[in-house]
Amino acid sequence: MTKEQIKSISIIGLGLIGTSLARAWQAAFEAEGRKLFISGYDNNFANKDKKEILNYGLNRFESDFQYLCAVDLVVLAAPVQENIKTLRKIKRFLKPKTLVVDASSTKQAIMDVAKELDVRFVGMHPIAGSELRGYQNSNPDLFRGKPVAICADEKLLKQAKVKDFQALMELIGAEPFVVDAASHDKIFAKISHLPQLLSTAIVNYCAEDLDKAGTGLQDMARLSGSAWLVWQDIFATNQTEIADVLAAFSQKLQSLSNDIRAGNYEAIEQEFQSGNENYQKLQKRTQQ
Ligand SMILES: O=C(O)C(=O)C[C@]1(C(=O)O)C=C[C@@H](O)C=C1
Repeated sequence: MTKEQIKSISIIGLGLIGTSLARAWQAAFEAEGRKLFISGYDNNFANKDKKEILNYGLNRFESDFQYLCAVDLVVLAAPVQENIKTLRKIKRFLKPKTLVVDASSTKQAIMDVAKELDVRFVGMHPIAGSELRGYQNSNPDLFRGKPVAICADEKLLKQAKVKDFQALMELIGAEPFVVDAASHDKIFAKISHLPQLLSTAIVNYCAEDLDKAGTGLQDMARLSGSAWLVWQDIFATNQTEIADVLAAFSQKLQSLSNDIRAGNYEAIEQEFQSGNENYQKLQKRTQQ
């Protein structure tokens, strides 16, 4: 294990994800009696937030990027297009040995920019979140038992510092898996971006009768509380994959509609049986 490679971290974007990472790492290091220095930056912070954030795992709030030359790891934890802009801005402050990672939900667009800028970069996507936002809702256990996608070429994955970063994610209970950026964006269009859009669409489709709704709709609707600020960037950086998945899914809806209209209950029963089995698998995965 090469844990000593990373002793100072800077997190740019101090919302739910960035702050949850800071709190989780601080708690894990403290439990092991090790020291970790975490600084952070957020261009949306008022003076009161800059003070308050020091109670949320941060050792120091920074007001510019000068300090980045002194840290081992930089984490970009804002919405993806913001992260891309930040990457371009911070490039001149980074030392060649500095490792930069992001925590965005799409990987190809930011990985392309990192390559163009020749930054030592690992794309990360923790499959963890909440419909709630802001550092006030951060949770040091957010990543426990959750998968985390890691995108980097094989050469980089062998480097001690990159291994150390993966160990840092494991330290806070996350379960890293390696995937290439294109496959990542295709898979997550289906298993993350589609559910978000369906949740939003269903709550709007049912808007007139929400006063009569029970927990069934409530369960489907949780993601409709998600922040547009985050999701507009996801849609803008994964347009084709998401549009393709929506088109394929609408065919599935059309076929269900046809089966119901025709009274083709065998087909629907088959769908239910698969649904029951797949739900059990998902439960096992998410309740580990
Ligand atoms: O459960 C939530 O509120 C989420 O944010 C979920 C979810 C997901 O699809 O699993 C959504 C997007 C993020 O990139 C990671 C997690």
